[in-house]
Amino acid sequence: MDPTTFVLFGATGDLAKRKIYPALYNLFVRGKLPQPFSVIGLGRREWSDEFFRASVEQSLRKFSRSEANDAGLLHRFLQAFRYSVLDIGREEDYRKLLELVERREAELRMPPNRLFYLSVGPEYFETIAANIQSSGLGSANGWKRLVIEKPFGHDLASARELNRKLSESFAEEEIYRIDHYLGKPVVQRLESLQQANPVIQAMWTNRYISNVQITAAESVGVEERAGYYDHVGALRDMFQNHMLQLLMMTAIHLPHESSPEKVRFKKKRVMEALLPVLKEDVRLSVVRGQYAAGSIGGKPVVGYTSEPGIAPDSANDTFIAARLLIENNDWRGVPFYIRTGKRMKEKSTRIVVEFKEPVKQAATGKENGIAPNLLVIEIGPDESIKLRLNTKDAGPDGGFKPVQVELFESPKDSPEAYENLIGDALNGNATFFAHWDEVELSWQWVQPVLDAFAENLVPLHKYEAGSYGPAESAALLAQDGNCWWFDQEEPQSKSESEKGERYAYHANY
Ligand SMILES: NC(=O)C1=CN([C@@H]2O[C@H](COP(=O)(O)OP(=O)(O)OC[C@H]3O[C@@H](n4cnc5c(N)ncnc54)[C@H](OP(=O)(O)O)[C@@H]3O)[C@@H](O)[C@H]2O)C=CC1
Ligand SMILES: O=C1O[C@H](COP(=O)(O)O)[C@@H](O)[C@H](O)[C@H]1O
Repeated sequence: MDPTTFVLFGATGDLAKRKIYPALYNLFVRGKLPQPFSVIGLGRREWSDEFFRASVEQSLRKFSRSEANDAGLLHRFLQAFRYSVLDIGREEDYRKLLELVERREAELRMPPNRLFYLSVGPEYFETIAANIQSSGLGSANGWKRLVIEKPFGHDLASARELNRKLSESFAEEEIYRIDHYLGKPVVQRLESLQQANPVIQAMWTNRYISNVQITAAESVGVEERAGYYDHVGALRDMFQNHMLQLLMMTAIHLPHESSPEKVRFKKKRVMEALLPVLKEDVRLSVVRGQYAAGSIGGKPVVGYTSEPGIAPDSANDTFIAARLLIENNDWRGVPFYIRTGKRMKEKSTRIVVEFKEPVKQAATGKENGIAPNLLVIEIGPDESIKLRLNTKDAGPDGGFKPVQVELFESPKDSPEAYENLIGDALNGNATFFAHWDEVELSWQWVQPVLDAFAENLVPLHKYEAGSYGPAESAALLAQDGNCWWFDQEEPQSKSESEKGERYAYHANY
């Protein structure tokens, strides 16, 4: 790994404390930081180097998974940290920054490889990128990389404009767009799941797969982010980025030998094949919801419009469910159902691949207990990949029962998403960052949905906090004869007898 200067805009902010410093420390503890390594933190606050280091140390004690009480280790880690006051709009501050960066590079005898991490609001991205270029920070004789946080644009037009501006200062291969779902350990394993298992690879088509369900349910509400969330909603906050990335990662087919370029090319192909939805038809395949009062874990919680900072008449979406279709030879006819929402029954991010049921038809006689084979990919908070198969009890009257094959269970110290992603960015590996093509194609799919919401063409369904979302979400799948797996409520599709079977299967789970 090349010696690197890590220039952090927003070093005094929440994300830096909660995610970035713990990730850097974990990388350091695992011996995965480059040597030498220099960190320059930036913010408007008039902090000294010592105050900055104390603040980083405090955040490690609070948020790091690695023990931060080895004084020697901590001291060596913090040695790398310097702070400089910088107002994003003030050009002279960038010149001062350049002097500091160069001084540290000389002290540490390191080449000018610079990673600029923008942990600030998106309204600052363009200005920072332009100032990096004009100040000379970005034109030294080493590499430069720009890591940016979401959101990338507010809609298709603003995303395109932002990309145009950034590309005046950074080439596409220098831009690392963070989508922290791509850093989650299980998501990073999807690639090798196919590559290492020809059986799964062979079955990864519409010939064997009935439908795919991608859920990111959260039990938290809007928390302290009313100002941000009420302008964004579940569609922009989760669906346009994380959920569509999960769809791409699930739908790609990878050759045995894959490279970052191949992965991204295949993801782009998936997005290009996604059947566009017309604004007038959005309501047929998209369900929009907003939580009402209810209870979570036995405690009463208020509805969205009673949350502090939310307008009492807000029509913002806190829940989305959608059916998407991929028009290519591999996936034609296989619905991909996606749902995400706040204040749902439990925190759970998972992908369920439901296989078709030829097995069921082939099994003669008793069908009692038979359920479709499933591949269940738990992304968080549990991390595992399990394949559910059916087996038959011995003896003439034996019924079928599900068994599960564990393909992956996360080790206790599996790295956190930010650790994976920052490590990759330092290594120059862009596989798990969102390429502009993917971002643009995602916004392209989402734009008619945004338009339909804005024109109120899609009803806003209230759902009780602590539920699995509005009933219309289950009805969306029921139209195709499907139901969401692992919801504890009774599935609302298929015949009564099949419901019974599925219920039994859930109970056995
Ligand atoms: N917090 C989170 O969990 C997540 C955040 N994000 C994204 O990360 C980014 C940062 O979020 P977060 O840390 O929560 O935000 P905060 O509001 O906590 O921090 C903002 C940071 O930006 C700095 N800043 C703001 N204005 C200026 C300015 N004019 N000049 C210099 N520095 C400035 C602040 O420094 P100072 O006050 O010292 O000037 C502060 O360090 C946002 O884009 C957010 O959307 C993404 C995912 C999750
Ligand atoms: O990006 C975001 O993600 C979180 C959920 O992330 P997870 O890793 O806990 O699943 C979400 O709460 C937040 O609203 C959104 O901005």
